[in-house]
Amino acid sequence: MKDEVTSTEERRENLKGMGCARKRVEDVRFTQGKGNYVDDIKMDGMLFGDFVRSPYAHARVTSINKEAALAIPGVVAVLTAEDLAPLGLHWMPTLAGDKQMVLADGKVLFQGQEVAFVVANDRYAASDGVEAVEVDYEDLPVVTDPFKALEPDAPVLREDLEGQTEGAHGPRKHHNHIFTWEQGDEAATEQVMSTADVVAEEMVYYHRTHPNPLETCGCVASMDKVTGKLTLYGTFQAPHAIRTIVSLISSIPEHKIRVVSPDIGGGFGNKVGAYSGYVCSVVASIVTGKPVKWVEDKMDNLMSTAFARDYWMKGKIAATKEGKITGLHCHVIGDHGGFDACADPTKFPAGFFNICTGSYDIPTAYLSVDGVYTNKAPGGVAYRCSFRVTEAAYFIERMIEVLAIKLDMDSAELRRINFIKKEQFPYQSALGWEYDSGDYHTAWDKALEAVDYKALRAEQAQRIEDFKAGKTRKLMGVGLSFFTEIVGAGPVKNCDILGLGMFDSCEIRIHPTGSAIARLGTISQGQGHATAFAQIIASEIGIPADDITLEEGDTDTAPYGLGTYGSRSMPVAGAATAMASRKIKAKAQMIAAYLLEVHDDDVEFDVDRFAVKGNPERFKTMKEIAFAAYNQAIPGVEPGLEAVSYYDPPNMTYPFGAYICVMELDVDTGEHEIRKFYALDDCGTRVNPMIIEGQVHGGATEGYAIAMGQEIAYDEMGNHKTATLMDFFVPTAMETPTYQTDFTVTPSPHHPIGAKGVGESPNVGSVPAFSNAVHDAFRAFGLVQSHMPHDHWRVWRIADELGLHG
Ligand code: PCD
Ligand SMILES: [Cu+]
Repeated sequence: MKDEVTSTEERRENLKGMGCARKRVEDVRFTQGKGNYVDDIKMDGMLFGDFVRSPYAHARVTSINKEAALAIPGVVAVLTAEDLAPLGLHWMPTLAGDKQMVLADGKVLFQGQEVAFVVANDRYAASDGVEAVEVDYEDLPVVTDPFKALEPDAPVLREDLEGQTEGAHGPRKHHNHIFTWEQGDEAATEQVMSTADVVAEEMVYYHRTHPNPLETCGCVASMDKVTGKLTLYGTFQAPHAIRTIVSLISSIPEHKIRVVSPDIGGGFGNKVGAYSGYVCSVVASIVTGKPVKWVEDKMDNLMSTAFARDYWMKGKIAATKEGKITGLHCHVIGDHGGFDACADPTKFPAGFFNICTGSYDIPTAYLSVDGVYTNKAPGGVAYRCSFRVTEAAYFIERMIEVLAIKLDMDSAELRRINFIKKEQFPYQSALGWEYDSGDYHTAWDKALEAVDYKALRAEQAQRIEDFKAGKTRKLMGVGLSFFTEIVGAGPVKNCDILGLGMFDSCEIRIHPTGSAIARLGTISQGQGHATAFAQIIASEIGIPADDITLEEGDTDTAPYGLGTYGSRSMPVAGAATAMASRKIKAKAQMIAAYLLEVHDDDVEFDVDRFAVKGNPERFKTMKEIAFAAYNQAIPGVEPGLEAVSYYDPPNMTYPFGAYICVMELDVDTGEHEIRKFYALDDCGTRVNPMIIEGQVHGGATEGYAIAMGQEIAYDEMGNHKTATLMDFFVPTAMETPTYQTDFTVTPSPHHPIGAKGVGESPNVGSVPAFSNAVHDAFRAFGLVQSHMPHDHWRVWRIADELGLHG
């Protein structure tokens, strides 16, 4: 039985397990046009639905006339709130405990709001029908500024809530107020502020933006009248949750609903929530008896689906003269638009914003967040934000810079003296989290060394002199960012969505010939789950990753899980995958021992086999064991080889990283050039380094877009000014910086393989790095704070205001 062919190392390599830069198995299909997206789904007799949308940001809908639309050839039906009301479906619950109009019920609250749903034989007829629906509006005063929305005489936006003083998250202070969320010790923080050597105060605004995935949102609803079964294909980041929600609001029994997320062309949080299009397609399919497809165009997507950010963060940070931070105070006004449809865990109306003490050992802190209604689109948590962590990281990383200015200190040093120390983990933060692990000083030193920080500062000093001497019109900024993320929601004890605990799952079946299929409760939108999760199984049970099929997204087959967002797949489903693998391994051990005629304890695992302890020549490969599981009656062991794990993580994971951006700014044109972008990530155990690198490139490019130009902007009348790709900045290969990636590895102590999430980190970490670079370039000329996005015009204006244009 001696294995002459391969060494242990070769056997290990053959598995393509954890740590292997395995090529993404998905890409064979994607690069050959064989992806299967929602819009690729075609069914017999399928109809197409499209929305009549409001041109007004705030108006009363006085009448809707469908006649002309119904007369258009091909138009089959026109649904309005009146049609949905008898079914109780004209409003739907949001993930934030609010409710939202499915179709305009008497009024509209934002431009682009869904008013009527036209169903036709094809997309073109539907579009003609949309044009022909006559809607009469009576415009109402518009509020797009959340501060004005809170003034006593501000127009009442949500008339449905009038007089309601209790919201989903406690008392409401004003008719446009949604919730107040407080964390930390207010009195102690005030005390620190009033006695501190130094207090820096600043308003930090993280503007409204949008994840703008390549593929827009869409679905195909198909109600089979004979079986009573509803099949719903859609771009869902949480297919199981969608099934439960559909069941609860439609009262179709859950086993009669099958939700399928096929391939998804980027989610970025945009596809977590529930949209009117889903409800209307389901109703239209029930009414017409035919499958109904709804797929947004780009404008629909940019105008009406989950926006991101729009947080006004007022900060106060206190420190000693030497720069030791003693307290942090933060008050946020969160602009939620017309409905609070923020996709946060139920108990966290401001997401995990209370990670805003960042990577620093800040003993005392207080945070309060007020959610506000305005005449803008709902949403609020998408875009690689991991539940408002991006806003939190931006806030603290700006406040550190502001404090450094006040102390006249180098901000790299200010960070270093305030970092939580390695020996302080697990670290209890003042605002409530227990950070699992970290080694910030090591990462910071590595990063500063990699970019030769000292040399950069020397070069910058010279540049400032040259600028003052009239030798150059370009300034140089060094943007520093050190972030701590919180991902992997989350422990069922404090994280749920609409009552559904945020565990996740994996089911593995080993086939008799030793290959396998694994199904997860998560769903890839481009992250490469099929590649990476197979690698975990490969290492855990010794079957080559290439012999493992991975499936997600079909609720008829996949185990229940809460889906993919908030970088939770690796921390939660990844853990479930390891745990299910270990169950299989335990059974395999019993089978091996039986086959080798020794006691269970006398065999040990060796890469891809169980061998007799002290006698490695006597072994059974996993392949042999798999066959035996189906082929022999083994006393005390059930036939078959499969397992399922539902994993409830004991804590979140806390990835971190150090990002540094070196930027050149042209004072006269406002143009920028990214000279260098260095990104060090620590996501614990790295499963697939190539995927991680790709994630960092993607997320940092989004961060670049957000910091340097991308925004969702409205005028005072609530007109959406950036609803096309002509106005909404998306970087191309021309603008995208070149990234230098790096890493350290600090495993998560509570995760079975020590992995933390990474997908969201690069957005969280890069935005402050880009923004700080802009601020840093102007620091010597007196700039303290300026709002993103730092497009050419805004940069030019900073220079102008600082008097740099002569
Ligand atoms: N340590 C580690 C970690 C991780 N990993 C890998 O990496 C990735 C990621 O992961 P994660 O972090 O766990 O995450 P997920 O859960 O999976 O995912 C999610 C994310 O993801 C990101 N990325 C991406 N990519 C792509 N391509 N697409 C997309 O869409 C996207 N999105 C975005 C977002 S936004 Mo939210 O939703 O806002 O909340 S959240 C998010 C995968 O594949 C995994 O496996 C590895 O390897 N290792
Ligand atoms: Cu997020």
